[in-house]
Amino acid sequence: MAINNGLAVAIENMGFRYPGNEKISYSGLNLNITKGERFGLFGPNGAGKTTLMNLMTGVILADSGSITLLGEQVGRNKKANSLFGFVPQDFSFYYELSPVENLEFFGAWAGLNKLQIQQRTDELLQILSLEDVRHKAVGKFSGGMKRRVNLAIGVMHNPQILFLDEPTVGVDVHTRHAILDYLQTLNNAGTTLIYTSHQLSEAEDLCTHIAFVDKGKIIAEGDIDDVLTAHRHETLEELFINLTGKALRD
Ligand SMILES: Nc1ncnc2c1ncn2[C@@H]1O[C@H](COP(=O)(O)OP(=O)(O)OP(=O)(O)O)[C@@H](O)[C@H]1O
Repeated sequence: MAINNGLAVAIENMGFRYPGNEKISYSGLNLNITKGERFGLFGPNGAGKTTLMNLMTGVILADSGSITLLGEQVGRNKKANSLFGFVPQDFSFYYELSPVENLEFFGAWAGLNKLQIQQRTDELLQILSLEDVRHKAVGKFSGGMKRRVNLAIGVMHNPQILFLDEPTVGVDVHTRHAILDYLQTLNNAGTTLIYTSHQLSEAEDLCTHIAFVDKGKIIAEGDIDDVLTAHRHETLEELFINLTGKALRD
């Protein structure tokens, strides 16, 4: 039974290691994300952000400890899977299909009926300015249009929690604004956002709460203004350099 403690995500004493890879290992990790937050996860290349997101969404399973979404244990749990949407860094759609066909496929996979799929498709294509290309193969789209299709798939079933792994990478200013405006609208309607990005000035505008990860550890965490004040920095970029140094990581 789900525990209603106001938390969208609760990670308790979590341990994880890729077999044969010593570079990244999480051990005894604790992290709480409260419902309604716009939460940003930051760190250098290879710090373990995508790994942590994959653990939070049950794409990979922790070796020990517990991860719950709105009180539901992640992993092989249909209830937990219905609570969240995931917009991965790598495009998750079928290139040869149109936006309509992709949304039909992923909507059905998420358990929506035909009418719900049709209504939600029309709504999302309009919000994300994809109506004119609704029947064209996605593989021929610009980078910005592909990112918007990727986002539409992640929110098709109106999830309560939305995970986004670098949702604005490689897009122009117009698409960046369209995506961020839509994320803000979703959050205003109650969706908890959990996002990674290397665009720290963008994150300053979007996020209410942040965590920095490095080498499998959370090295700073909390309300964005409180974290900046505590570390005596004005920007996330200054804080990032201060916490993680200047050496290249990859
Ligand atoms: N499936 C896997 N098997 C083994 N090692 C992996 C696997 N996926 C990632 N890693 C390793 O885990 C470490 C963390 O990778 P991860 O992708 O989580 O970092 P990241 O913080 O998201 O990086 P980036 O900012 O570059 O996207 C890296 O050393 C990576 O090579």
